[in-house]
Amino acid sequence: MKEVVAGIIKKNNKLLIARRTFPPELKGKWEFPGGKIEKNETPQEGLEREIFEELNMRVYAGENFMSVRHEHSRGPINLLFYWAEWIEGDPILTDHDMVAWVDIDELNQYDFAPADVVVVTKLQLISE
Ligand SMILES: Nc1nc2c([nH]c(=O)n2[C@H]2C[C@H](O)[C@@H](COP(=O)(O)OP(=O)(O)OP(=O)(O)O)O2)c(=O)[nH]1
Repeated sequence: MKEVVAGIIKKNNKLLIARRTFPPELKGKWEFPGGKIEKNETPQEGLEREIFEELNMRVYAGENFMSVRHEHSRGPINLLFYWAEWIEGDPILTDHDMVAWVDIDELNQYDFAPADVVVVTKLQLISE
């Protein structure tokens, strides 16, 4: 099964979210940035690499927050959400068309990818 790692990236109590431009069914949906884990890399290594490739930003990947199995049109994927700490760099957009640093209680104002809705709900529960 395809394994994808996504980062809940923190900087000064704000979290980074990004808006997708592809595929068509996810265009315009917000997500926690990340990407596919390659062979021979840990989820944390994959996350640090993807964030640098996609956003030109350095992060330190920490603990697992939760995992979500999702049926995509192109087959099942396992999404691994990890906490991460921002280290350096302002995001430079390559794959996304917008990013935002938001408070946890603002997350529900954004239209997230279907697989991420449960993650937003859990984040809001733990922050109460
Ligand atoms: N990164 C990320 N992907 C997500 C999230 N929610 C969600 O359904 N996805 C899906 C969308 C894609 O089908 C898949 C991730 O693929 P991707 O396109 O971001 O990964 P990638 O950069 O490695 O892909 P590629 O184009 O290089 O093959 O996971 C999320 O919060 N973050």
